Amino acid sequence: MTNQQLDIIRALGVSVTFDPGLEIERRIAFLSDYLKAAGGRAYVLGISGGVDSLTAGLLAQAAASRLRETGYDAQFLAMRLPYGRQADESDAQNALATICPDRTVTVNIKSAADAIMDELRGRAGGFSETAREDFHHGNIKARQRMIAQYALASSVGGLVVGTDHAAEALMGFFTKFGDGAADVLPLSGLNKRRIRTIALLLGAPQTLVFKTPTADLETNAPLRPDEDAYGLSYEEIDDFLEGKVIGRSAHARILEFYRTTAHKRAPPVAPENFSPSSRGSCRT
Ligand SMILES: Nc1ncnc2c1ncn2[C@@H]1O[C@H](COP(=O)(O)OP(=O)(O)OC[C@H]2O[C@@H]([n+]3cccc(C(=O)O)c3)[C@H](O)[C@@H]2O)[C@@H](O)[C@H]1O
Ligand SMILES: Nc1ncnc2c1ncn2[C@@H]1O[C@H](COP(=O)(O)OP(=O)(O)OP(=O)(O)O)[C@@H](O)[C@H]1O
Ligand SMILES: [Mg+2]
Repeated sequence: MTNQQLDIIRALGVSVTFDPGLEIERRIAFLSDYLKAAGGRAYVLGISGGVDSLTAGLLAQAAASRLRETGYDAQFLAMRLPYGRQADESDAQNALATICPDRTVTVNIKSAADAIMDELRGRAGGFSETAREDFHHGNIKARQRMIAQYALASSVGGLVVGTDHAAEALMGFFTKFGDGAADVLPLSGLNKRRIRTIALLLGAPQTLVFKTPTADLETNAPLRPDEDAYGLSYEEIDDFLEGKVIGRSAHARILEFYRTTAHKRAPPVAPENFSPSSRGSCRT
């Protein structure tokens, strides 16, 4: 393992050892302790049909149920946030059936996401010509989902649960202030492999646990695997995070993603936290 790899593993909070049972207990306790400390009454989380939101949802539902057993009024509110008709809707329904949320709220984000896109096309010169229009639209969808989750959370005295974890944080693979925004992060420090282990232990079905991860943001490439976008496999990313030696080009590629997405893991830059010697990058 290189020194740089070790520094990153530490910065992302990935533990050397992993006991799935203990991790589940620690994360449920974190969610319930924090909700009580904050005086909150609910957890709010979008359920996509992927393993991250399934696992975070199972942890949040367990935390809400446990709090109620102690006499504290808490609920888990799942949100379905499809953009029109979702290609893997049956997986999302299967995830909901696995979690059994206290309540499920469905909001179709298509009209809101398309309305912003249309306004931008009409008013921002050059926006419609860009070859990356579908990509920008994807980030708008992610941010639209977060608008819906925060609106619901504020109406019920709830906290928004995020699904960021070490593998996505490493790659900067989230929309800044979209799915990257949240109040609590119960999957923090886990790689994909460990999330899957936890999900299985919580009783999730194999079909959902081992489903191909997808951001599913681009209209022209539905269910595009994350691994296509990375040019790397989750096996390589997970091995890197567990301190294992991986192929040289995969190692270099991960370091490049980590470097160029540093701004996404940091608070907004201000005069107090900027030094001209620190190398910024406008690439992501
Ligand atoms: N050096 C710098 N210092 C401070 N800020 C900087 C910056 N460089 C760019 N920025 C800002 O950051 C913006 C780019 O970041 P951002 O808006 O996030 O956009 P970006 O990183 O370009 O795109 C998001 C990526 O995350 C993926 N994603 C999104 C959502 C969910 C999932 C998933 O797995 O489910 C994956 C998505 O497929 C895409 O590849 C720039 O437009 C600029 O405003
Ligand atoms: N269609 C959707 N409906 C509700 N929430 C969504 C939807 N798409 C994305 N989200 C939210 O955005 C988060 C980020 O998506 P991401 O793809 O990283 O996670 P996932 O779908 O749960 O798992 P995987 O990465 O394995 O696909 C999800 O965990 C979920 O909370
Ligand atoms: Mg997904």
